[in-house]
Amino acid sequence: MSVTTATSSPTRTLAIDASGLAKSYGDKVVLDGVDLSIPEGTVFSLLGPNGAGKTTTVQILSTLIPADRGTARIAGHDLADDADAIRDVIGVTGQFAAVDGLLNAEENLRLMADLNHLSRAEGRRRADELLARFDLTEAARKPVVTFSGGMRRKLDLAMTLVGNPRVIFLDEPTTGLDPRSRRTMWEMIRGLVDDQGVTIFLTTQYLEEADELADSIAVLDGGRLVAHGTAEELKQRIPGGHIRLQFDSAAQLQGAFHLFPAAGRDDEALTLQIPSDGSIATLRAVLDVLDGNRVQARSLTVHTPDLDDVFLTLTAGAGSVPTPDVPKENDR
Ligand SMILES: Nc1ncnc2c1ncn2[C@@H]1O[C@H](COP(=O)(O)OP(=O)(O)OP(=O)(O)O)[C@@H](O)[C@H]1O
Repeated sequence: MSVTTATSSPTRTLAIDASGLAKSYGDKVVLDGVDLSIPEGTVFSLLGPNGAGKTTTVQILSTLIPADRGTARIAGHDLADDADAIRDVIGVTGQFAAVDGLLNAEENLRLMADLNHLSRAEGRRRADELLARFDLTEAARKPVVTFSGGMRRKLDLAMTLVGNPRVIFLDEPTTGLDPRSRRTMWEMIRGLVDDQGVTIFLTTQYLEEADELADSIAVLDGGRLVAHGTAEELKQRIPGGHIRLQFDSAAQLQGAFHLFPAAGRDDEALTLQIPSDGSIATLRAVLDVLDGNRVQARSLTVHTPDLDDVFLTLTAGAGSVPTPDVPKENDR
C-alpha cells in the first residue's frame, strides 16, 4: 500500500517521498515494501505495534542505516546519493536523548550550535532564543541531571532545532511523560509546523497523540502499511461506529426498533444504537426512515470508533481491513 497523505495536492512539494523500502535482519523481514508521500509542512504519524518496524523506518529515512531495497527523497535529496545533504536538513529526536546530563541546558545548546558550525555570537543568540521558546530560561544554568522528564524532552527537541531542520523525525517523543508535559510537547510540535512550515515524521504508541497532532496517519504491521488516511478516515473504516437515538417513551422506542431490526436497544435508557459508518448518507437514511414512518426521536448522536479501535482492528490479523457495518437499503 502506498501513502499519499490527505493534505497533499499535486502541486505541494513532498518533504518525504519513499518507494518500496525494504529491510531484513537475517531471515527476519522488518520492512517489506513501504511507500510514503508526505507533503511539506504537515505532521505524519506512523503507528504500529511493538516490533512493527517504525524505528527502522525512521533510521533508514534519517540516513542512520541503509535500506536493502527501495528509494527515498528527503527534502528533494536522494537518500542513496546525497545522505550528507539530507543530514543538513533533518533533525532526529526521541527515544534516545542527545542531551548530556552533566552539562547545563545552555551549554548543551551551545555545543549543538558548535556542531552545526554556527559562530559564537550566532550560537549564543540561537541558544537564548530556544531556551525562551521552550520555557527553559530560568533553568538554563542548572545541570540537566536535575531536570524532569518533560524538561529533558523539551531540551532534546530544542537541541534538534538548533540546526533549523526542515524535516524532523520524532521517535516516540512523549513516551513516559505525564499528561500535562505531553500536552506542552504537542503544542510545541504543532507550533513548529504552523509557524515555520516544518515537516514532522512522528512515531508513537499513543494513539491520542496521533489523533491530536497528525494530518495523516499510516499503520505499519508485519513490515507493510495496512492503512492510511486522516484520523477520521481511519475511524470510519472499522466497525463499532453507531448512531444513537434517544426516545421519550417506550412506545416510540418500540416503533423505531421495528424500523431498524439490526439495532441494539436499551429499554431502560430508551435508546437505539444503529450500526453506522458515520457518513452523512447513512445519517440521512436513518432520518428519512424515521420521518417516513412518523417516529419521533428526542435526540441523535453519532459515535465513531476511536483510534484505539482502529489500531486494534487493523493490527490484530494479517493486515486485513474489515468493511464498515452500515445500514443497508433493506434495513429500512
Ligand atoms: N539491528 C538489528 N538486528 C536484528 N534485528 C533488529 C535490529 N533492529 C531491529 N530489529 C528487529 O526489527 C523489528 C522491528 O524493530 P523496530 O525497532 O523498527 O520496531 P518498532 O516498530 O520501532 O518497535 P517499538 O515500538 O517496540 O519501538 C524487531 O523485531 C526488532 O527486533
